Amino acid sequence: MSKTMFQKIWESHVVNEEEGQPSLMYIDLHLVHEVTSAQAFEGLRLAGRKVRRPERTFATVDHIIPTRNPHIVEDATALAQMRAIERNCAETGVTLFGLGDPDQGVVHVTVPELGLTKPGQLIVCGDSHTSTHGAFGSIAFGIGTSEVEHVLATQCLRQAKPKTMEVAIKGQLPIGVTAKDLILAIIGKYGTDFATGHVIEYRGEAIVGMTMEQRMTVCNMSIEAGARAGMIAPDDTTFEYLRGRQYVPQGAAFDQAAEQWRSLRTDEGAAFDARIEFDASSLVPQVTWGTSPGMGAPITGLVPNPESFETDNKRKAAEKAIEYMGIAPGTPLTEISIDRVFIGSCTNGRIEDLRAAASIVKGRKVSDRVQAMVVPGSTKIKWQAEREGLDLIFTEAGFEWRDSGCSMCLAMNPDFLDPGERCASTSNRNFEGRQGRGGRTHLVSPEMAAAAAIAGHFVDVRDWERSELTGATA
Ligand SMILES: CC(C)[C@H](C(=O)O)[C@@H](O)C(=O)O
Ligand code: SF4
Repeated sequence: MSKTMFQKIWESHVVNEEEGQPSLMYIDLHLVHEVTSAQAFEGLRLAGRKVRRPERTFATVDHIIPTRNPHIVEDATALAQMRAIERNCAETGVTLFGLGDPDQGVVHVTVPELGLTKPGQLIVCGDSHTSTHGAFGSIAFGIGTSEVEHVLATQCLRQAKPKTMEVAIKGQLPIGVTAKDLILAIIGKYGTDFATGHVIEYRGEAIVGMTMEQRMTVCNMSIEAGARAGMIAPDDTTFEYLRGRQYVPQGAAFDQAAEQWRSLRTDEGAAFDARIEFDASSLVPQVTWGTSPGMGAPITGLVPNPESFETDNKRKAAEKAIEYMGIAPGTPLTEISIDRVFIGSCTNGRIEDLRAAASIVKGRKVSDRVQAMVVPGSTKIKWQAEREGLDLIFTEAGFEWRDSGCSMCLAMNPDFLDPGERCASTSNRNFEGRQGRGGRTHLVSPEMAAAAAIAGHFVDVRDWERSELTGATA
């Protein structure tokens, strides 16, 4: 029988199944961060249990840390969370990519870079954007703290089997249009709940043509469509990205693994529970105008009139969002001025994102009205960018160049917006207060954020000239 990639991976991880019950699943890789793990470790300690497979568990600090050097954690709660994860990992033998470690970074950035994320795996983390790892052809989803405790104790998890959905992308992305624009536009068109209860498999030319960084951007935001996870079939692009990384098999063993990974792809004729189609070929760079990732429009468009929505609920939601955002219906998006720019996060804080932003910034200056910062997604990305001279491009233009962390993606650390401040952000959520109480977030691609930093308002980056960056690739 033909099977989807999801089915193949799911079935190979079932430990036990009983009629009408969630399946008991084996977890290959358990990722842990400081915000959602303390109680789980405490639960283990109280029950006198050990971490079942410390060698399959990896921890990071990313959410609460300051991105200015020296990293002085002043907030008492943050400090307690950091000390807790340090102690918990030291006591249980779990590897921690802590502050100052070369492998430190946002969990969904540094872990794939290390080669820990591999095709065919079942990966969990107490974090919703775990869906990012599905870009490698793995099933990867977020879990709650009590589940974190369960996985720590048993390396297994009870899970109801999700449904499958094919998101078929037709055509290629036009020049100047990015993976971020694609996923924002899909969520804009189909809503923030179209994939609820489903695991998405993204397919089609545009997806096959993407780099791993771009695929991770797409899968990262699956959760904003309500999906349990997002996946992309592993192919040569995946294998070339992984080859030689620290935690993958080396030499001939890698080629053998790659052959096996290749067989994970969805078989011809396999059935999905649901399917949507999206045409990428006429896509335009996107900007969100509201307080959900689905409230977006092409940069050539206007802030919508709430009256234009079909249902009462949508009209009310748009009204409320527009009021919070402090913008008037009918305003061209290019006339919205900004105060802050944040380039970073597990959506768009990777080396290619920084290169893309730098190609817009090079030789230009950040607008006087804007405070802009670049926060690499991992320490290694920071170093790589510095080897390529990207840091100088940014700092000469007036950007701040920070250390890696979640930073202004969410206001859990010293980087946040003041009330009323408006930010062009490359992150994934624009909820009320997400970047600080009263802060206003517009989600965009790294290129669009960079151009907005220079102009002081949103602009259509397709009109801008890019410089050729000739960074080393080592
Ligand atoms: C803090 C954490 C639990 C949260 C998540 O689950 O996604 C955060 O990473 C986020 O992006 O909102
Ligand atoms: S960068 Fe943002 S979305 Fe990603 S894990 Fe951190 S807080 Fe969550």
